[in-house]
Amino acid sequence: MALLSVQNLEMRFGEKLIQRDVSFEVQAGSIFAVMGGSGCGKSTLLRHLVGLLPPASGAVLHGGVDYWAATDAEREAMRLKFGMLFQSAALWSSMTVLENVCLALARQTALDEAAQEARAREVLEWVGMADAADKLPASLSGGMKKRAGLARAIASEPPLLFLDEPSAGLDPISSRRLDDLILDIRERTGAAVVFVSHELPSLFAIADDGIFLDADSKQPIAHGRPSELVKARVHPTVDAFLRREAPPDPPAPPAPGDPA
Ligand SMILES: Nc1ncnc2c1ncn2[C@@H]1O[C@H](COP(=O)(O)OP(=O)(O)OP(=O)(O)O)[C@@H](O)[C@H]1O
Repeated sequence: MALLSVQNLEMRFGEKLIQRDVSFEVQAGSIFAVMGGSGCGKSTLLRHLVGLLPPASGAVLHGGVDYWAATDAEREAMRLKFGMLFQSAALWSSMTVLENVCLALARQTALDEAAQEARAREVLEWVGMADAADKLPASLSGGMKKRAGLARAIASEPPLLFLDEPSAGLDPISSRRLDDLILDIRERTGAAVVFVSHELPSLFAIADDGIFLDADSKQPIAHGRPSELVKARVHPTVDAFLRREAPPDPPAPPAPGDPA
């Protein structure tokens, strides 16, 4: 059974349709990319998947259980099985990096305080943030914030991680380090990862599978591994995105006097 199954999701804000017919599955241990141009609905899709916003229709199944049809107790149990890194890292600003990770562990595990701290230090070491454990988020660089957010998301070793633009705003070397870290997390914990990204090097380096949401037709127009999609030239918009080419021109309007 798929770890995550998304079935015929329709996403809208009021009357405004964002995407329809969104369906895909994520298997244990795979790295799945959510791609598409700005404003096509990638972050909104993640919010539907992690329980922050109900979709207009369709189903989101975590381990075979429909999240939006589940009881509060079932949802709580499902939430313990995934971690999330938000675009802004969303660290608690008045707490140190270590306290941020410990608080997540207090919420998600039955570890006592000493064990939480030991585990938090271990995870911070793993993401290269051991020296920043006692710092407040405001004093961290963008890349360090992302790594601290990642440490918080993976501390309880959830089988599924959602990462919203993990490498956005990072320089190419920090971005590459973060990609390596994501691969390392998958290797060590076997976690599946669903990530939103505009970064071509990341998409090609780490994604095994993915979906491309089209802002114009408001539906997915490609599904597969980014490196295969770019070879297969599946759709001009996907090609433009993955090759960083100018998007295709819209069809020219008929010139006055042209036959209809
Ligand atoms: N709370 C909201 N109310 C109304 N419209 C919204 C809301 N949040 C997002 N939108 C709209 O929904 C669409 C999708 O937004 P979303 O942030 O999911 O796109 P995205 O693909 O993640 O964009 P980007 O790549 O720029 O981050 C946009 O047109 C956005 O303006």
